[in-house]
Amino acid sequence: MNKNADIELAAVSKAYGSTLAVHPISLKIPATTYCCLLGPSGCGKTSTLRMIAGHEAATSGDILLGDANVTDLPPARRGTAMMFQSYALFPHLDLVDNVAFSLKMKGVEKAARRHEAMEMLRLMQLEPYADRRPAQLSGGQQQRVALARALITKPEALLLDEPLSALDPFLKIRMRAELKKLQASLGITFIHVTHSQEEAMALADLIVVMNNGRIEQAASPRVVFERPATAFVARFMGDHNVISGKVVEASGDTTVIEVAGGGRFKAPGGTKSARGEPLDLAVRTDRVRIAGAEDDLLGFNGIVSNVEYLGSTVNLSVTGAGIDDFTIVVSDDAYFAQPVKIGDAVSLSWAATDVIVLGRVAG
Ligand SMILES: Nc1ncnc2c1ncn2[C@@H]1O[C@H](COP(=O)(O)OP(=O)(O)OP(=O)(O)O)[C@@H](O)[C@H]1O
Repeated sequence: MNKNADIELAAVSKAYGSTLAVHPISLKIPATTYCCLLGPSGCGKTSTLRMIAGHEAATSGDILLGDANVTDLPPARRGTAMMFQSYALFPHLDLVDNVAFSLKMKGVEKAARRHEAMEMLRLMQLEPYADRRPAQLSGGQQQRVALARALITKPEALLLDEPLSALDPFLKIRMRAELKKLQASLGITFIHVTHSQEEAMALADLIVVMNNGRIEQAASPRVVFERPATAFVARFMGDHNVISGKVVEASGDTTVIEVAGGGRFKAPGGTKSARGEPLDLAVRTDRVRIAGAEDDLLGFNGIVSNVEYLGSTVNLSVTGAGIDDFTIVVSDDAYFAQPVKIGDAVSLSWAATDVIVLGRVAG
């Protein structure tokens, strides 16, 4: 594989019997990117990762690493290495032999492979434990052994399947920072499967949000959060209210949708949606204010259905015409300056520029 090669999926799909786990997806991951494949259980992210690794054959499409078409190459000849969720360490081998294992398979002689394994253990700050077995290590240390074992082949891309899921919450955050540092210092592509939006936001240069075997959006964390492409992305990333309705007015500069309960919501014009078509809008929970109806603001009137005090912020749930559970996050200062309680009538408003018009994924 070429040094610092881009990875490209061209209409890659995966079927298990009659189940289409991954619809034809196309994606370009530029060299040296930290990419997170993000989505709920069963959305096809592990299948996608395993196809890139070569542990699963693609049903159709091509996988390119740089100029090379690797679709039919075995895992060891792709220039990628995979770190498994369970770490898959050999319990009866010490750390040096665990890390040196792939070099042994390649026929590298013992002294040379042990030397390289020690180098990798040093990189992972595991040198003092070199003659221990995996069971004599903490979860975080086992993970670093698994990383060392994957990196000893000097891959151009490291593929990680839920690498942090076995760790407790505190260690998860520490190892997350270590992964990011490691990727930056190695200067290679990482593709990391996770179902945690927080993990993806913290780590990724490129987040690929998957749902039902399709890519809903592939963009930087900031774009995915600030401009979610679809209702699924807005809901999955959290901190957004999604309002679904039918277009009742579609003039040049304004679009109005009506939700099932009769409430009407305004969106900027130019949405390309015609009257009668379904349309989803999103508004961030922290962009909504409790206010009187000001002219340039949009919003609705509702009843407070829940108040959650969370310390620095307060979450309010509001129910309105056809809107069951609209969430507002206000700072504690703002809340206590103008407190509300369950059952109060409130008028909610937000700026027109804070309305995000959501698209739909074909299929
Ligand atoms: N070997 C298999 N045989 C049959 N179906 C499979 C197989 N592996 C995965 N699937 C199905 O393909 C779909 C996608 O699975 P995949 O493991 O890629 O999803 P995922 O997003 O990684 O989920 P998770 O987070 O639970 O691991 C699921 O519906 C799953 O049941």
